[in-house]
Amino acid sequence: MYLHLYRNDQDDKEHLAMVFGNAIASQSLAAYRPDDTPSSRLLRGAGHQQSHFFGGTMLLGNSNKGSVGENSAERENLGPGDTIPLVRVHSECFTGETAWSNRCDCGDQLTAAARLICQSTTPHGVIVYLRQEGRGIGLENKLRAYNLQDQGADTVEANQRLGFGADDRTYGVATSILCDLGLDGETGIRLLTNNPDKVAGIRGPQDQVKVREVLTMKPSACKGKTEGAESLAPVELLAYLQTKIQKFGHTIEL
Ligand SMILES: Nc1nc2c(ncn2[C@@H]2O[C@H](COP(=O)(O)OP(=O)(O)OP(=O)(O)O)[C@@H](O)[C@H]2O)c(=O)[nH]1
Repeated sequence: MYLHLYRNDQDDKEHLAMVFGNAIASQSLAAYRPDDTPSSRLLRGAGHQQSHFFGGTMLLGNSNKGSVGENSAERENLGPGDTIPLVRVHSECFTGETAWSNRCDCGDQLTAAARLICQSTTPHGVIVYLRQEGRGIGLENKLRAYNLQDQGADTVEANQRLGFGADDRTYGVATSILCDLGLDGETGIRLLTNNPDKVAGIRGPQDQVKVREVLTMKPSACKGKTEGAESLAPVELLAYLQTKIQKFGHTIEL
């Protein structure tokens, strides 16, 4: 895996691209510069052996062909013929990824994305990790929002009570990173997400990034529920997902 660090002129954050496989490379960061030293190159990225622990159990849900609107059957594995790069654009979530919170599926999604990309015989994909903690409101405000959720607000109402939008994220930086990684060609990408706003945002205003297929992700906690039976998923997680379905139009069936 190669890890690229992107600085940008739109926010003061350092966003990351975790590149799997040798076929994808940053055009700007990997390019030779006459004044390059080993340490200056180091600041622009580094390679490492990826962990063998990709034990996430996220399922792929419905597969919606982005450009033609078809649905295909649910499937757990991507076939060997899937040569279009698999992409996850993921927003930072300290609580879900590092502190194992039950209130969201972010940690599960991050691990599952890596596992899914590595499932192919030749891994070919990227996780763009955007520093957009709390849907853009930052960790401190997200913790305030948690406390409002404990008083009965859903995740959208909590943001709004704090004076923020329901979702303050934009995806221009992600689009630029994908273009820099050479993923703006006709081949396009397959995007792992349940979020229709994210799909539209990543395509960009001129449809720079061609999203050929949208693969939804179902949390492992929601796996194996039989029709009519109660879900075994934590109540907080179900409430979080239901709010995303109802208020953001997320395309996931619980
Ligand atoms: N404000 C707020 N943000 C949250 C809460 N729970 C998780 N988040 C943030 O929500 C964002 C989730 O990001 P993603 O998983 O990339 O995206 P998504 O919009 O859920 O869409 P998917 O691609 O389907 O996962 C992260 O920035 C989390 O930090 C919450 O209770 N309140």
